[in-house]
Amino acid sequence: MLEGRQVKVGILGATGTVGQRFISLLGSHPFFVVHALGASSRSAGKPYEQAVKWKLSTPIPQSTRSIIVSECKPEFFAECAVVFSGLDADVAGEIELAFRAAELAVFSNSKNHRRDPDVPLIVPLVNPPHLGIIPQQRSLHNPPLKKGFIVTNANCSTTGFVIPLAALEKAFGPIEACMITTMQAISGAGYPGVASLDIFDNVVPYISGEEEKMQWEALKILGGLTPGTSNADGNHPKKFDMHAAHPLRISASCNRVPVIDGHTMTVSIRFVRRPPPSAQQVREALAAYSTEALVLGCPSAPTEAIHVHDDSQPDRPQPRLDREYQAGAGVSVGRVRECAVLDVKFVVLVNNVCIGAATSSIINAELAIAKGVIAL
Ligand SMILES: NC(=O)C1=CN([C@@H]2O[C@H](COP(=O)(O)OP(=O)(O)OC[C@H]3O[C@@H](n4cnc5c(N)ncnc54)[C@H](OP(=O)(O)O)[C@@H]3O)[C@@H](O)[C@H]2O)C=CC1
Ligand SMILES: N[C@@H](CC(=O)OP(=O)(O)O)C(=O)O
Repeated sequence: MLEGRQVKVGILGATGTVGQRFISLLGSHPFFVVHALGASSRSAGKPYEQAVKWKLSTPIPQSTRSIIVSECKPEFFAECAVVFSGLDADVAGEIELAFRAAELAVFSNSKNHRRDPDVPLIVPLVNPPHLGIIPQQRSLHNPPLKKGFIVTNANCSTTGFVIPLAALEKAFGPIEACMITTMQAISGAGYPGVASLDIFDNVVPYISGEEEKMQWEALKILGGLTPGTSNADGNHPKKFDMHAAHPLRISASCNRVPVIDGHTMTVSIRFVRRPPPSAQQVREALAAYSTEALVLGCPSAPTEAIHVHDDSQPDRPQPRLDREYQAGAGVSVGRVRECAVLDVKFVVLVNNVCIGAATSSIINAELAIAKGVIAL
């Protein structure tokens, strides 16, 4: 894909937890080249290496160290074909709208625009066809846009469980109920995040807004993008059907645990299909799941979207052992077994800062290029 080409990209929120992952991942990207960095006025005007409190064990890529951080204003990013956003949600909404209005292509990690009716919520290993809403998003903007748009990726915990759910719906048809309990890493709360005295030797059984996000985001991601009812102009604007054909009930319970990176979750599901598939059939379907991102040659897509630990590894996945597999770009599933209440249950591990955040945005941008949504 794009052999020999260089595509200039910008990063908003470049100094944050997600921003640092962008910098690290893009340091070795085959065609994205970091060109502009944005953060708050506290950081603006400083070389990146002075502005950031770098928290990764790998060094800041040489090519990024001396880039001067700017304020998050579109004029500083005008040359960027792609703008990644890891902005604090308190400011992401307005800033991302301003970037879109300035004809920039924004790939956001923040929650602000996920519910917008013309903004796709894309987990790149699940629903790339939802990029099909972009022409409508551009045309409904006032004034209509030629190049600008916003694509969001999902909450990190949502990302973790919708990937196996998508694989199972592909193999066995709709799922009707899903119960999830999460054990979420501290890095999910950004930096400095949860106070050490609150999280050491402890579990905090509440993450504000997280359960609600998991419950509705999954419906937008796993549902279809269909022509809506006719409007006054006789057009049929597309809309996300929120899994309407087969109502999917989801109940999530979210907990913060003393792990640095990697959200672990236990998932139990009930299929519409009776009799349901066996645990062995579920294991095989998860392992066989292939993605459009891989088929289209997206360089950041994992070869194995879902790595399945079999019965010889009954104590996996674990965050410390499994979060860096494939640079955190896939998910790991283990302990697939029958459930005495619903049909099947298993454990999922998602690297919250990689496929749960920065890696998803990067693959989404690769998909947008592969599908011609961004014309270079
Ligand atoms: N951490 C995770 O696992 C995940 C996070 N997300 C989402 O991604 C986004 C970023 O999260 P995270 O990296 O954890 O957050 P951090 O708090 O670590 O970083 C926030 C970033 O936003 C910048 N910022 C803050 N205020 C302003 C402002 N007024 N103007 C411009 N820039 C500003 C900060 O710059 P400065 O350093 O100058 O203050 C920093 O670069 C959030 O919306 C979060 O919900 C999504 C999925 C997973
Ligand atoms: N709330 C998540 C991370 C996050 O920022 O989610 P969102 O992008 O949906 O606000 C966590 O704490 O692990």
